[in-house]
Amino acid sequence: MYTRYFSRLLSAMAGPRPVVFSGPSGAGKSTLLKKLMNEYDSVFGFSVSHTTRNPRAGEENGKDYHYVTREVMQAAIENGEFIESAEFSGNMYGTSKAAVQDVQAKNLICILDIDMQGVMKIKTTDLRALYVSIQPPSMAVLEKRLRDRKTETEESLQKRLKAAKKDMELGKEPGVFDVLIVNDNLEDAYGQLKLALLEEISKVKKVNMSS
Ligand SMILES: Nc1nc2c(ncn2[C@@H]2O[C@H](COP(=O)(O)OP(=O)(O)O)[C@@H](O)[C@H]2O)c(=O)[nH]1
Ligand SMILES: Nc1ncnc2c1ncn2[C@@H]1O[C@H](COP(=O)(O)OP(=O)(O)O)[C@@H](O)[C@H]1O
Repeated sequence: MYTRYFSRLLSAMAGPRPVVFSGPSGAGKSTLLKKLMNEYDSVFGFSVSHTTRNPRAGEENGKDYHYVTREVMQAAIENGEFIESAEFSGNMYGTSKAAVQDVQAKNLICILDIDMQGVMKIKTTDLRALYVSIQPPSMAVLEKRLRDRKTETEESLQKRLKAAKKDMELGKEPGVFDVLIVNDNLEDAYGQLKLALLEEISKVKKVNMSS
């Protein structure tokens, strides 16, 4: 009984578990995350990554990403400011320590949207994250969604599709992800996502209401 009490106490003290989202580019991670953050804005906080890619129409510096040059990012990594960083489709991406700390300081569930290299790195840290894989119904659907999104050149589209094939295989390996969601119908996928996070959401709501 005491063991259970102390383990609960310890986990409450450590704050809510971060949630790591991964899956092929175009699977619908941003779409699902935006829905989640809109509905539960006092529960979740987004870990704003750094990237060297150019902002897309509608993206905001400091909200979607911190847009930086390769030189600036490299220097910050060498200075020990990042938890993880990776090269994806010709650009650098990375999670700074500050990005996660900013969210955790507000006692919110920290959401990370990162590629498979990032997932493997975060698994070696003490972040105790919950890992959610968002997958498309098929490669054909993924390609259509990426083309319809109209954000990529033919070259970056091909790079994303190549990475997606690898991602989809790795994502299916047992033990990597706690939750796997196939984003076919958006509302169904969102329902599954909320169900998977229900316990963590209610924990945060309870703690934040009593403080
Ligand atoms: N390792 C790592 N991957 C990231 C990070 N931020 C974003 N990514 C991943 O980089 C990939 C490309 O992201 P982005 O350029 O926004 O394109 P999109 O996924 O097609 O919308 C996605 O798989 C993201 O999950 C990060 O901080 N670290
Ligand atoms: N369930 C869905 N059905 C149809 N289109 C979708 C669905 N989910 C996302 N999309 C669309 O597919 C494209 C890729 O989604 P996005 O959220 O940008 O993916 P990711 O963040 O994983 O790269 C977007 O244009 C988005 O509006």
